[in-house]
Amino acid sequence: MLRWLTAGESHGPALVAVLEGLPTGVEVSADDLRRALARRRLGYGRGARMKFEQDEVEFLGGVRHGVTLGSPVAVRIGNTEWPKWETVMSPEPVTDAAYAAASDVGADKEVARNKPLTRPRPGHADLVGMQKYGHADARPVLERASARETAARVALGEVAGRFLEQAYGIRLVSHTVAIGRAAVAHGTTLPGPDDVAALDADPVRALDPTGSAAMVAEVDAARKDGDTLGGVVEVLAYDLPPGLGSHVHWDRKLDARLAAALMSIQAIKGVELGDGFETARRRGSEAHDEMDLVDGTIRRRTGRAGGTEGGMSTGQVLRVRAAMKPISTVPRALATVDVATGEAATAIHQRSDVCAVPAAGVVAEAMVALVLAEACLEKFGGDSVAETRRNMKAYLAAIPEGMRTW
Ligand SMILES: Cc1cc2nc3c(=O)[nH]c(=O)nc-3n(C[C@H](O)[C@H](O)[C@H](O)COP(=O)(O)O)c2cc1C
Ligand SMILES: C=C(O[C@@H]1CC(C(=O)O)=C[C@@H](OP(=O)(O)O)[C@H]1O)C(=O)O
Repeated sequence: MLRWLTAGESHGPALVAVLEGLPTGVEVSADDLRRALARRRLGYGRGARMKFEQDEVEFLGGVRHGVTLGSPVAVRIGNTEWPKWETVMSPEPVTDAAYAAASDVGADKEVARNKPLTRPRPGHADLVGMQKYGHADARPVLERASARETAARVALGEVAGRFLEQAYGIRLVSHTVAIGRAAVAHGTTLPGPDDVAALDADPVRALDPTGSAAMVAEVDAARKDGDTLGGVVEVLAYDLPPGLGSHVHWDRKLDARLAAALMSIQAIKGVELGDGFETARRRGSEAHDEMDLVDGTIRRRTGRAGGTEGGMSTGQVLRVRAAMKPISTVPRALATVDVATGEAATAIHQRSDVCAVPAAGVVAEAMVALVLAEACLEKFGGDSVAETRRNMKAYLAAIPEGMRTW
């Protein structure tokens, strides 16, 4: 069983993450993680913090000389902003005088770090978190709700991705499909795993130059108007074996597990497999992936279902999309209530991203990698990369020839 957990606040000393259940023999280094984390900071529309934040990453356990040991993999990602937050976010008690002195307002801030945040942002976790946990200040809520936490997910997702590739030859890629109303052209060729560098070099992580330029213009227009944007990202996984997940129970279905994992990402409000909602508008004769026997192999004519049938991978390209809502820290501040005074107010606005859709694609890729790694280990087991690979090969070899899709 693969399990994982993250901890840490956005402006705390560090994020930590633990991945347990990974076999021995996965080659992975802190540099691999650094590169993955750098990809998450990319994307046109990100805010000031991404320019100066350095992800200080190190393994604390589970890896020796660049290879996993089979023990829990533990990662620490230091927040380089910590010195500015040492008092306000101190794990140790601080004196009132020290707290009052920590009032430095950075050039990019309109709210002093030590001031209680009492004007909850519509769309963020502020108000409900205060109600639920009994806080008079939104700080303890937003610190953990913040998508800073996704850095920890990306670090673990990179480890999972290395495992998938080395054990089974599975490779992933993610890209941006739309930002606001701008989108890549319908029918644009799907990116493959060899396109990752080209995608990362594009300001919004798209391969279609016209669509990319339109998305950049959309971000510029929103920024000019003091507004924010969401969009749609897509993750593709290549060379999956058939049969990951299961049709037998709701929590074993691969599509359900992917949807939950993607929906758990901050600001993701919709998930679709393959053609998803578009499929609902089609007739059955145009909705499914018809099969032919070609040279002894069953081939599906299309990939409309996105690579799952009955909650199991079909062995085709897995294709899943996630819809991100616009950032809720809107510069043209939204109406709210100051819960300290009971008066009408405008919502907290500190520095913020205008659009984080390209980064969300990298996070979505990490989440898909973690779900697939878990599903592969559930199906094939094994305590080393060599053993689990052997198990997968034996499973594939046992599928009768007339039933093979490869
Ligand atoms: C990569 C990424 C960056 C984000 N950056 C911001 C941001 O700068 N400001 C903000 O208000 N929300 C940002 N969000 C979204 C919030 O974290 C999210 O809306 C909030 O935690 C409430 O959760 P919910 O939208 O899922 O309900 C970001 C989300 C992601 C995935
Ligand atoms: C720090 C990250 O994203 C943050 C996510 C976020 C939010 O509310 O989700 C708010 C912003 O944080 P801050 O208020 O400190 O500028 C983003 O920068 C990150 O992605 O590493």
